[in-house]
Amino acid sequence: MKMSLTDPFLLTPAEAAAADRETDASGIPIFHLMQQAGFAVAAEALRHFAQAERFVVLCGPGNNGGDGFVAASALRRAGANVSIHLAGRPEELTGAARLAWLEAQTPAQSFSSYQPHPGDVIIDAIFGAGLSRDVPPEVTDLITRVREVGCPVLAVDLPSGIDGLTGQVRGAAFQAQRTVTFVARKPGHVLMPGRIYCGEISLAPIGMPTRIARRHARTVSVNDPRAWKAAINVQQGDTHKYKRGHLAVFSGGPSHTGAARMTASAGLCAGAGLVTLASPPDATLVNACAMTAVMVREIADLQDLKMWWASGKISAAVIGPGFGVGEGLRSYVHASAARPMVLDADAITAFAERPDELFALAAGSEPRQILTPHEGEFARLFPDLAADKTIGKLERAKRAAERAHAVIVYKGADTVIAAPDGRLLINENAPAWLATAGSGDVLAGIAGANLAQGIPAFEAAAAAVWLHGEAGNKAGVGMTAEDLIRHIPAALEDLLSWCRL
Ligand SMILES: NC(=O)C1=CN([C@@H]2O[C@H](COP(=O)(O)OP(=O)(O)OC[C@H]3O[C@@H](n4cnc5c(N)ncnc54)[C@H](OP(=O)(O)O)[C@@H]3O)[C@@H](O)[C@H]2O)[C@H](O)CC1
Ligand SMILES: [K+]
Repeated sequence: MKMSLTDPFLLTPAEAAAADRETDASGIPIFHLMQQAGFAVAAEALRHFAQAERFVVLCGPGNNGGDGFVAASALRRAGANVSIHLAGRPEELTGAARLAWLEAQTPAQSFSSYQPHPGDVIIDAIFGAGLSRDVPPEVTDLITRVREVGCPVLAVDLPSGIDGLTGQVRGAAFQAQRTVTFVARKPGHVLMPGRIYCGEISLAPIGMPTRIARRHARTVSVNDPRAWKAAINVQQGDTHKYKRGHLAVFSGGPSHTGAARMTASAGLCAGAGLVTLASPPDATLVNACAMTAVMVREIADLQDLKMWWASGKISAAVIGPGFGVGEGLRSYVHASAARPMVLDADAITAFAERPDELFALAAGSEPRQILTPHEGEFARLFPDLAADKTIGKLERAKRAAERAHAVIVYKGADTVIAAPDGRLLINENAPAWLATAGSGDVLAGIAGANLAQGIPAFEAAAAAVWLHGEAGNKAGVGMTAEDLIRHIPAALEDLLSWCRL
């Protein structure tokens, strides 16, 4: 089991800047933090780039550049061949960066004069958390020249050009082999495509008191069990199956039953006490032949459905996988609106023309619904948010959750889980091979099982996303959705280990 014991909290660039200021005010000067940051970069460079014939330190106009000056001095003292190239003129430097420059006592050359050579290792200290717009043309040129020669890049805090809040490329960005960041990662290290541009990330503490850093980390965390394990009921051996809830999964017609069956099987493996596949009459036989532990029940129409809910025997439902888009689906969602429910796939598309109708159903109560859109489905339900290029995935997910009064699982390699009250998590344990046919159906089933067990919607969704990723890692490359389902119990074992910590 891969268990990261580093803090899961992330600092947005604005939060990091506020934490710096508070640390400075508490008597630990920013220049001191900068020195620690620069030393950490130099150590990383010497450790991982022993082959370097020359370290070329590219320094920007702010504190990221300041870290670069400190690193350059430390590398020189270690006997390395170092050259420094600077954006603008040294006299324009201010604050801690100016002090670092004065201490480096070294000539600096311009960006335009740098010609990359094989054997150079680039230390990218141009822009970090303070990047506020697209990189200027001279930096774009530099990035292109370095890429053409193929010099390895060690990024300071973030690869220049990657937005620390959104993970988006602002015009152009260095593709780093490694990135050293400080105190805590930023969302841009975890969100795509920033995560890819960072390469291998290491974290240097640099002497900021953890209590200060934590106090400022208010926006978002990484999705690991520490964020929600308190809401998970660790199963006791004597738990009766009825106490673990009864999950209903709605099947599509006779030629579209596979997806819902996958969802139902995943729900059972993920810990729902009972799972029933609610089947239209013409698909009942197909479903009954294919299922054993999952029960099958005929639900012919809306009346049947209402009576089933009224019986009080169902704890939660999943609707959408393979159901078929149309009025039938919408009427089932209306009839189930007061219940804990996962709306996946077709259930999202069915409301594409009338999203407000869906959002109104959930208004004014504790969030009970989990919506699981991938990129395309998100754009169908929230076209304005998807089209707004001024905001990133975190902000999109947050606004969508507020609007829908529901928990949003905005899927992707960097799935974001958002609650209407503003809570946000970014998932990072999903392997690339998890993006396979049926994978989303499995996720919906796990989330449904969590809801059926009485876990609140946000925690149910976040735990499902994490378990899904964990099961994918265990199933390994080349897995199918069926393999994924088989590995859910082992993922639950991991979760129990976290809960015992
Ligand atoms: N606690 C910590 O983590 C510490 C981190 N440190 C390092 O400090 C940087 C953040 O420093 P900051 O000065 O806030 O920001 P940057 O150096 O990244 O960049 C700001 C300067 O760059 C200019 N800028 C921004 N975007 C562009 C652009 N697209 N084109 C041109 N110029 C740009 C900006 O100019 P403005 O006009 O916008 O003001 C600034 O001049 C962090 O990443 C760490 O590396 C500290 O060393 C200590 C603690
Ligand atoms: K950088």
